[in-house]
Amino acid sequence: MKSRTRAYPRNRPGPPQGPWKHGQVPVIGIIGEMGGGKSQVAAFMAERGALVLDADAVGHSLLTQRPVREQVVDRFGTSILAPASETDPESPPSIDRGILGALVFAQPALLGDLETILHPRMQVTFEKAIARAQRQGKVSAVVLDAAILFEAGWDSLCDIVLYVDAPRPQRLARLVETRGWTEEKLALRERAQSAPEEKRRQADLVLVNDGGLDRLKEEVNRFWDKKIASVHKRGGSPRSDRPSSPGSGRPSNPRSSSSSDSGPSAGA
Ligand SMILES: CC(C)(COP(=O)(O)OP(=O)(O)OC[C@H]1O[C@@H](n2cnc3c(N)ncnc32)[C@H](O)[C@@H]1O)[C@@H](O)C(=O)NCCC(=O)NCCS
Ligand SMILES: Nc1ncnc2c1ncn2[C@@H]1O[C@H](COP(=O)(O)OP(=O)(O)OP(=O)(O)O)[C@@H](O)[C@H]1O
Repeated sequence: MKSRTRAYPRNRPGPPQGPWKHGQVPVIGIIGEMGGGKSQVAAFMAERGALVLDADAVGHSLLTQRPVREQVVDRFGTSILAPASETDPESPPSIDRGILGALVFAQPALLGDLETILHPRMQVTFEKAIARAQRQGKVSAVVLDAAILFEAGWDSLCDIVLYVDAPRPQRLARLVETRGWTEEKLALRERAQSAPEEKRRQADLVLVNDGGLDRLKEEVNRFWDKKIASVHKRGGSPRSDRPSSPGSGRPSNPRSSSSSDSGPSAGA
């Protein structure tokens, strides 16, 4: 008699084939404080063949797209809209992220409302990009650059999470120089994230970025050779023990954590 059940029906994919959670291509989460160098680390990983998913950019892009833009305007009102475009008066006004940011970072409940609209869609974008990367097999890794990886539960998508660490004065100086930020702007956003020591503790590895770019690149390459390239070469299993359920690594109360740089760090 034929069995009525089959572990994996023909039209559904079977379990991932390969040494990593999703298959042949590892997913590396990058966290750290603002201005710490996450995007720079991701850029060095791109030089090693990684596809970079920039969570900030994915969120920004969604804000320009119709269903999300309308939902956000419905929730926060038309005062978050930029003046209509002079070059194309027909195009609908866009969301002014500066205005929206000032609003939501000053009021945690409002930030929560914005996240409720954006985060599920951001996660779908990440999942699709990861699945495509596994299917096509053209990249050496997928890098998820997301400051709030744990707070949002996206750590469940990752095989390894790397914390990029840099002293606060150095981070502030970089942000002032490259983005024209003020101390106040940084502090306001820091309050919306879990404390540095908590994020450091949750990460698998800490990469210290307190020197120049050459040194940072060396650190990234050392990490890569040891943790990523070696697995590809030997076709082995890194046996990630990172849990798979979304939100599993979520800190107890991310929104109420204080933020100051402290605690020990370990090299990658
Ligand atoms: C509030 C918004 C419109 C402000 O845009 P703006 O261009 O001024 O800032 P930007 O997006 O570049 O963010 C700067 C930094 O703030 C921090 N930050 C952004 N969103 C959040 C958040 N929800 N919680 C805590 N910190 C955040 C990140 O470290 C980020 O790098 C924008 O940040 C946003 O839509 N945030 C919600 C989506 C989200 O959670 N993105 C973060 C992905 S890591
Ligand atoms: N070691 C370094 N030496 C010199 N400049 C650096 C170094 N690390 C990072 N930077 C520069 O500092 C700026 C901030 O770094 P980066 O954008 O990578 O930070 P981030 O952690 O991604 O910040 P955010 O979360 O706010 O996006 C960038 O212009 C980057 O090139």
